[in-house]
Amino acid sequence: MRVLAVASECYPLVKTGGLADVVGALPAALAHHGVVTTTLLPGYPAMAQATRSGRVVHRWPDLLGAEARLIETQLGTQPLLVLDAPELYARPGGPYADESGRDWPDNWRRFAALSRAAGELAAGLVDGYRFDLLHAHDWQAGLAPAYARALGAAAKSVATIHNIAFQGVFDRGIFPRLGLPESMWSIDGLEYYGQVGFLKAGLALADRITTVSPTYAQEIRREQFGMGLQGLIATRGATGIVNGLDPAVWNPETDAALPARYTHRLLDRRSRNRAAVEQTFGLSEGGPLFCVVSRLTEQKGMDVLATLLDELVDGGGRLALLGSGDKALEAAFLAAAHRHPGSIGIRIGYDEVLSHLLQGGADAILIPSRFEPCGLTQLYGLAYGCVPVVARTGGLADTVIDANQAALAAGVATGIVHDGVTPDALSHAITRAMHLHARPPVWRRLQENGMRADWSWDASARTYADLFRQLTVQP
Ligand SMILES: Nc1ncnc2c1ncn2[C@@H]1O[C@H](COP(=O)(O)OP(=O)(O)O[C@H]2O[C@H](CO)[C@@H](O)[C@H](O)[C@H]2O)[C@@H](O)[C@H]1O
Repeated sequence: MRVLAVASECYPLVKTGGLADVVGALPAALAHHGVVTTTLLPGYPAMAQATRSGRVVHRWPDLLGAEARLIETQLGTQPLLVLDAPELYARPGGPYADESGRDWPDNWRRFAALSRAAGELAAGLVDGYRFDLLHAHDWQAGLAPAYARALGAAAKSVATIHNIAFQGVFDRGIFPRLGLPESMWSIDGLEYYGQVGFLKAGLALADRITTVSPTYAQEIRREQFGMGLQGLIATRGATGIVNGLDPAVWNPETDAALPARYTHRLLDRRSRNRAAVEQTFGLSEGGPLFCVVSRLTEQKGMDVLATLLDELVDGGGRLALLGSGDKALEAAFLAAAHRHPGSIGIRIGYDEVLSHLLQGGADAILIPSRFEPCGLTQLYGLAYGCVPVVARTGGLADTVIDANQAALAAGVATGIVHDGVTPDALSHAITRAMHLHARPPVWRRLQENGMRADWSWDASARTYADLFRQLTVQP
């Protein structure tokens, strides 16, 4: 089975969040289940090195108005296609925004072009390429199923939602410039409350919708989580397949970012990593060390955490936070660090190596998300013995077993789960974590349980492969 995956990010080439981790890891896992995945990505400057050794396999003189080339190369052992269109992608800044964080005004064209290229590939219009299935990730690839359909592709399509909050909604004036049939300007196509919805289009036109956990698949059927798309999801249904982690990247036994590597049998070694975290974040030795690795946004409940920092320190806790995002939240965390030198350390920014060190050295990771399609940092926490303290939502609810009396008695607990993202609920969860941490055998059991579980992609890759086969099997 040959799958074309289309996405705007892929670890390790370009990453702003969890989407990249999934797009980077899933192909190798799928390969064990008979699926060969070719990944199509935009030719950002970060791709230059990857494409240098590649070869040009196709040219478009006019792809949504831009000159473009398709470059075939490899990412590790997996086939990679890069859409090289300097006018669209060769810019400083990030994949979606300029250096000051402003979204590129032509994002609609940048990702429509990516989707158009994917549609042509899926339709067999690029010599030498045949695919059985098109896998479109998030809104940036949302138009791929639309183009595939418009071009009469035989390949089936799957649209995967990593976060329904980001939908790629643009002015209706762009519709005629997309080169799609007039009939797609409808409620069953791209039209979304009078505008053009890229994610909406993918969800309406793909053969199947998936999202990244079973609980989120249910949640987005409801108004509270569906962000306007709940009706469509409730009608078409979405299959929830929980994310995994890439053991080549996230394994405490082999992780080069850690001063001390360890297993669940050698947990004492974590103290060297904790010392490195303390040094990096300017923390004194002390009580339980909480960490955060996150975008600083309301989705992630960071505004609620920001109100509890004095309390956390007064209760004997410490915090090392790595993240960036909302400027007011960044300022609130920095101010707390200023008030509590030695107990709160903040790194504003994005730092892959430091994110590994925090998982390998902190005692617990706080993830009080208001919604969380799957979440990866709790999986990394589980695998690294960094006990997750999470809100009961989406994939967090599906992957962490709360240390309630029953779970502790049965010896199966892996973390702390709180209901609701309020100061009271989070404060109570932090207090529970501190109490459990004060009982070393109980805490160690939490760590060991998380580390012993299998968080690899294998089971989920099998589920994707089965779903792909169901779709492509000839009646
Ligand atoms: N400042 C920083 N420095 C270094 N690394 C940082 C960082 N901030 C975040 N990260 C990393 O970025 C990734 C974040 O992934 P998540 O899955 O937790 O959330 P995200 O909202 O980005 O993803 C969306 O897509 C994924 C993939 O499906 C879903 O799991 C999730 O629920 C959904 O919101 C992790 O690898 C984390 O370590």
